Amino acid sequence: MGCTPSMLLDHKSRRRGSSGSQEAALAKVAPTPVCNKAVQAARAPRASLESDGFSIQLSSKKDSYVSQMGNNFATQLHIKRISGSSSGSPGARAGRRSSLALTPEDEPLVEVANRSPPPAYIPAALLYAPAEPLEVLCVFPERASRVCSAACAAVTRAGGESRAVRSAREAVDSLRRDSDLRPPHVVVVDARQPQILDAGLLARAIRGTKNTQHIILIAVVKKSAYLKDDFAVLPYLEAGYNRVMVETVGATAWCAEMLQARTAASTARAHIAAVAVLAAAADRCRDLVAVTDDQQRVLMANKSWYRVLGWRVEDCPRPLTDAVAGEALRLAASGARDWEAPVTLRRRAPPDPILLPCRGATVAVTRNVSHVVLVCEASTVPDGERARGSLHSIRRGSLDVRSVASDGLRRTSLAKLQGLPLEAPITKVIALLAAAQEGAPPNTVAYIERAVDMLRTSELYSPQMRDEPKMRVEDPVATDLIGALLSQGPTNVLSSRRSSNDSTVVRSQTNRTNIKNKASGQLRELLDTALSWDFEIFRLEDLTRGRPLAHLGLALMGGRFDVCAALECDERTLLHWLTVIETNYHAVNTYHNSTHAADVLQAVAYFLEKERLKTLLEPLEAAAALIAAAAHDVDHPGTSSAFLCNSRHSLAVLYNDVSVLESHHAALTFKLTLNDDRVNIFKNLDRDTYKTARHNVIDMILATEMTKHYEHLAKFVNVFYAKSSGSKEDGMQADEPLSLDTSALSLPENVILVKRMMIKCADVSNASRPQKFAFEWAKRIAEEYFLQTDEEKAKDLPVVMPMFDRATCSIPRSQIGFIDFIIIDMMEAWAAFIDMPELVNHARSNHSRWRELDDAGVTTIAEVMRAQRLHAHHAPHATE
Ligand SMILES: Nc1ncnc2c1ncn2[C@@H]1O[C@@H]2COP(=O)(O)O[C@H]2[C@H]1O
Repeated sequence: MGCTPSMLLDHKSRRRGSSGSQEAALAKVAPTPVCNKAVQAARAPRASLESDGFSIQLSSKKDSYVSQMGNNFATQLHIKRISGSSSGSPGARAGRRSSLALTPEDEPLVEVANRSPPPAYIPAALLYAPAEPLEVLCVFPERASRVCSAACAAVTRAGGESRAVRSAREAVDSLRRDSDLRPPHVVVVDARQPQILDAGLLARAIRGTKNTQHIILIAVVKKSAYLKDDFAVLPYLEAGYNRVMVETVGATAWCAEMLQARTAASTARAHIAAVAVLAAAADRCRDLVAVTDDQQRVLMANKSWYRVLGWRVEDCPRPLTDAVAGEALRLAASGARDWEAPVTLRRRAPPDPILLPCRGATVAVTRNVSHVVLVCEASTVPDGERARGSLHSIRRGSLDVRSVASDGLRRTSLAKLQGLPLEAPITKVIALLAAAQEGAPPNTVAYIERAVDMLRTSELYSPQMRDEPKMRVEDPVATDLIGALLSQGPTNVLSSRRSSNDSTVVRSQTNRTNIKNKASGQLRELLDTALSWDFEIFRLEDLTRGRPLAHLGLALMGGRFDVCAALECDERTLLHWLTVIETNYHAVNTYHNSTHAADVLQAVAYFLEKERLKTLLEPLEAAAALIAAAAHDVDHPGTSSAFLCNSRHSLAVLYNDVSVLESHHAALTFKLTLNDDRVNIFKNLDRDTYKTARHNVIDMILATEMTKHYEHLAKFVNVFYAKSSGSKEDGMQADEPLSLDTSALSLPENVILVKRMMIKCADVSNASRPQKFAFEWAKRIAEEYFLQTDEEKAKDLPVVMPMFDRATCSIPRSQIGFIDFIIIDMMEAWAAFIDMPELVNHARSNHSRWRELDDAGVTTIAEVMRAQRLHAHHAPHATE
């Protein structure tokens, strides 16, 4: 957003510096009428502009000026004065001569007319702040501070709530955490012991934190320090405190202080909200709007301003006297209240300026002018400039240089980047959209603008709840589950159940037996059905005594898919590899064990048999997919990434809380493989082939990360599906039928999307399996979630999914949510792609059964199992 109201609020106190006294600090929360003026000025009667590129005529009700410009712009300029001057402003006397007059004949044209000046206040109706109970944060290093207790007691008496923290860090953390949800109205800081708590530093940190402008900061100081020095309060005010209070435990004093603070905070909040609203209005205005201070430094400019001039908010030089020049500024400086005059605006690049008619107004809340509003009508910007302006700003906008801290540095790196022959696809997309805007009808322009705004964010694939009621996750169990699956962040510990270090290659070697030869008749019979969708995975688990992966892996990878040929390795190495990988799955996990790995392997193998994939993927790619499936959860601790982060597990530390588990699964897969030649299935591959195989395996394992679920799904759907009907009026609906379009498969980068989608669907295919399998998996994952919750409670860690408490959780509801929000869309897209309708059919039929159970009041695992047994008894085929 172009407007930043904080610039307006902070500017004065910054400018006044250390001599600003209490006024300086209070200016931060003082009402600011500037944006009000911006909106007013934007609404002023329209001036007309006729331009042939060299001449501009602007007329208002009674007066007009004509500007004749050569290539160096102003060769001749006629200006008629049209506005009154501020009586209090010494430089704004009527009849003042314009310094822009270029010929003697021009001079008399500058005069003052009497137009009612714009109001220098925020309309009272805008000063609205909803009533809220007082929230106070106390920062007192001493645990049993009596002053702190007195302050907290006063808050309670005033009907509010208080929290106490003991350090500056805790205070800032708490404000950052709560800044959007429950920012306090008042923060009381113990400033009596500077050696323990630097109150000045804390105030600056608080003021630098988002959404804290309205907070009333109170410093509690020692009486002795206060009495010694008449100006003792100044450093506190300059640091950002609003009030300084002498230490007291008196209930009356604190009560009075809290009531005053509450009033001040809600007034400040109302003013800030009003300013923000007006800034938002200016920002959405098509005309170019800028606000300067009385020194002509631009404090704020709206999006249109930046778009035409090519400056982005963060690149825009402040002060901007460089980018703005002309009579308009001189009139502004003179203190004229309301005027029209040309302004020269310098674009960022190319640096040639454009001259536009400008309406201006000054705001003087007290005697002195504090702000100047400049408005140039969008319609007066020549077409070419508008197009150029928008393209420039957009191009620049797509460069990711925001992280560079200093202005100078940022500009240097921008210049460097612009010199490089680089352009991201998103830059091209945004440029194309900008071009499409030109001459488009207004509502199309508005849609494109919305789309471009969305494209500019770096969170393109972060899911956001749609507004439609059907998309709202209203069930708390489903909310818990989906929230935990999709959000990355502090999580998961390698529980005491097992650590990643106790599973080693050595164990796998001691277990080296020729499984193939040992396979019983039953097992062989079962493995013969390994390529059917109702493969009896749990029977395999039983028959192999918890070693399904090695058996199934050998049957599928060694048999049907001949991975050994693709990797040029022998079957023995493959068996060793499968054994080592399987050993490194935790048998104690109820869900994330080697049976899950075998199940995902089986699903991938099943998908690979589909015609579309058979023709699409090379043998090496198929081999990589099977390897990734077998190893994708290796050494899974049975707890989520969030749990590892929350418990500060070494893996979370190693991977910086980002994709912790998936990074570990991928890294460990290669570590185990490369550690031992007898296990190394890649050992005979040449460097490039190994690189390709490794890249494929890693990419597919990382794709199983659920926080990226919507990203992978959206990319797949965007590439392989086209909207088959015209889009709805607002172009934002998602319910139009999609038709498969596989022409994009010719591009290798799109084949990657297919492979990711394949392993993702396999990973959660349990919900699309026949009912008896789906229900067993649901039971297992729920049990694992419950164990995590138990452990979190036992270790006093944040509970990632509080609804997954074995005493209260509804299994049917969790499954309904999982199918609704994760499974159905994905399986529909994948099922159509590989022509496998049963994926969707099973998911839907499982959904109906879960719904029946929910309707019947079934919640716990035991109840589900009981109900299913009865169901199977009465309708033996229904559960298959
Ligand atoms: N039937 C299910 N019900 C709820 N969550 C599931 C189900 N199947 C898979 N999941 C979750 O989806 C996640 C996919 O990635 P993971 O295997 O790491 O962990 C899996 C579980 O957390």
